[in-house]
Amino acid sequence: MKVLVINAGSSSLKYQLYDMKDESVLAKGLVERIGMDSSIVTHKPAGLAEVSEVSEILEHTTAVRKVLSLLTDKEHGVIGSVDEIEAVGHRVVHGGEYFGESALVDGDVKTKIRQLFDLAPLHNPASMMGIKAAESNMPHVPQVVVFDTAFHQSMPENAYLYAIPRVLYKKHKVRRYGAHGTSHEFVSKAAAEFLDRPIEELKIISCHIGNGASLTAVQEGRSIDTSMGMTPLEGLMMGTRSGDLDPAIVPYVMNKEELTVNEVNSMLNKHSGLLAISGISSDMREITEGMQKGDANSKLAFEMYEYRLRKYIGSYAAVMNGVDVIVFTAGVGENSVVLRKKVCENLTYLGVELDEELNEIRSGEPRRISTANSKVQVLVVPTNEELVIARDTNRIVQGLKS
Ligand SMILES: Nc1ncnc2c1ncn2[C@@H]1O[C@H](COP(=O)(O)OP(=O)(O)O)[C@@H](O)[C@H]1O
Ligand SMILES: CC(=O)OP(=O)(O)O
Ligand SMILES: [Mg+2]
Repeated sequence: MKVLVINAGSSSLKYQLYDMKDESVLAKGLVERIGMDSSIVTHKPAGLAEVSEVSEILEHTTAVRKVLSLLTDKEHGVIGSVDEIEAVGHRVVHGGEYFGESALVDGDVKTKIRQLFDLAPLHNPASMMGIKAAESNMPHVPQVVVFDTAFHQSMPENAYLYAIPRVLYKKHKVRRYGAHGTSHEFVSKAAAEFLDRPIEELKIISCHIGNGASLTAVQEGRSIDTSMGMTPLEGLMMGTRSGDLDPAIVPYVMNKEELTVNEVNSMLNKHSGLLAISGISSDMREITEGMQKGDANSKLAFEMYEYRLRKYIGSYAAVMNGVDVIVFTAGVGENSVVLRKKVCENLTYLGVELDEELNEIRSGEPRRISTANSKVQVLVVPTNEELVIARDTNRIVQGLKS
């Protein structure tokens, strides 16, 4: 079965076409700057050269149409016709308490995803655009949604409740949901496999550090706490998100600066984090470069980012009464040698011993970066959220046939 995986952002759409016979990726790509003057489409068919073009793509339906035309293109295509795509899988960040697992898309599922727009304002509306775009271009193809929050539904009440009036949970479902669960689950399983240990015996701290960033304490293979909260704003300092702050700052700043709810939300989600502190960029590559060139603001941004990450690692070691494995994943976690080094240098009290040479090796495979004597195994495990989405989609759609 061929499965198209779509990860839609507000102005971008990432895609991968899988052949589930052997889980190979036939093609993958990205449509960026949807709705802006000139959109950029990048398409990489397996075994062929990448193609990139600038075109006018005003909304997600057109983006999906463009993807389908590239997938079936005479020169750059990998399938003869769109009919070969038997299912579409979508990443959806917020499933609230509705979804503890992936689901086949129907009217009810769409209504629930819409109800959760407020809880993931940067992500859920974009996913819905992706779903609608796929539906209008492939009306007879079954669609599956895979939720970032699903893996975290195992958290106990003492971890997911906030210490505020209980009525807010009862009336409005105010609680911790977390995110990046697909990734945390994938890398923690891969870590156990790499170590050849049953996951049930391991205490794992999974660090997904990309554009958005979150940590999860994984015990006996289940998420027992995670740093993102009701929305993906809580927890670590991120590219453009503040992460944790004193909640009293919000009304205080709103009052002093005469900001509306939308404005303060936008400030904390889009204009904070690395970007706000460095004044340069939300991208860790540019921050590291700035720091190495002696830019004081980039240095401070890096230090705050690392410091907060380390505080969370310490707190999750406390939550599990120990830690056997620390896993780094996603854009920053997989690539930033210097961030991993700084974090590990300050975790010697836990028994972490970094092997600096192993830390410098670049590879797309799971690997150990701690020494053979390190009490805690530190691993880099490339995440693959798309593969998990393709597997779930395949399983659910195959189930429809039987
Ligand atoms: N070599 C690198 N060194 C440091 N950071 C990197 C490197 N490569 C990528 N990144 C970071 O990874 C981030 C993107 O991570 P990714 O997991 O792809 O995010 P998302 O899926 O949220 O778009 C970028 O913002 C960039 O800061
Ligand atoms: C939930 C979240 O932060 O996702 P991303 O890292 O893709 O922005
Ligand atoms: Mg991501």
